[in-house]
Amino acid sequence: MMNQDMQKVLFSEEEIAQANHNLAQQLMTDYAGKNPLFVCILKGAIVFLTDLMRQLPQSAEIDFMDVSSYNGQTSSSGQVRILKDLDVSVKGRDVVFVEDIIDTGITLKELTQLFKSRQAKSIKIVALLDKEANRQQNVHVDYVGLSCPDEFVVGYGMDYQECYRNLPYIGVLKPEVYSKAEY
Ligand SMILES: O=P(O)(O)OC[C@H]1O[C@H](OP(=O)(O)OP(=O)(O)O)[C@H](O)[C@@H]1O
Ligand code: HPA
Ligand SMILES: [Mg+2]
Repeated sequence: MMNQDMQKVLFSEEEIAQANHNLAQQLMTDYAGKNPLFVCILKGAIVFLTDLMRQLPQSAEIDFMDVSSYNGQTSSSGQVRILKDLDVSVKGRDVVFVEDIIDTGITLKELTQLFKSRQAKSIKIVALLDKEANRQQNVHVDYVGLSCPDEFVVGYGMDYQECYRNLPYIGVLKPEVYSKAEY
């Protein structure tokens, strides 16, 4: 059943599962015989990471960074705050950033630069959604699950004011949900 605040579903559970399967196949081929570190960018990417990692047949190392710039809103503040850093060193590691969405590119631009300075051996990005039309920073997404239209989306890990992350599909909220939140 669709959440009552949702205007439309953009990607169903089935479409997301198919995209995850395709991404896992590509990663499996490209990282065969390697020991990549999958870096999940909290909170949005948590649902994607847990689905994706269970499709990878070889053992996979994961770690987490908590990074925030939207502060629950629909547009980026432009300020990327690192709320939690990794537990392990990335020096000499093949790093794969796991993201729910690349939108303006501000988050991943900053993290890529940071990890270069930390001397990662290679840095790639896997993102379930790529909202290319809204890019402000030039970020190349190596593995894209689905192409996202230029709309603010929620569900499958993505939030508006910390809500809707639990929805198993991805969609667009009704306009009155935003007007209600204005004060
Ligand atoms: O390409 P960008 O414009 O930088 O946007 C992408 C980032 O924004 C969201 O995180 P957010 O700051 O909302 O934190 P959250 O994951 O905890 O919701 C999303 O999960 C990505 O990390
Ligand atoms: O469209 C979006 N939805 C939710 N979170 C986001 N963070 C960047 N873009 C988005
Ligand atoms: Mg958010």
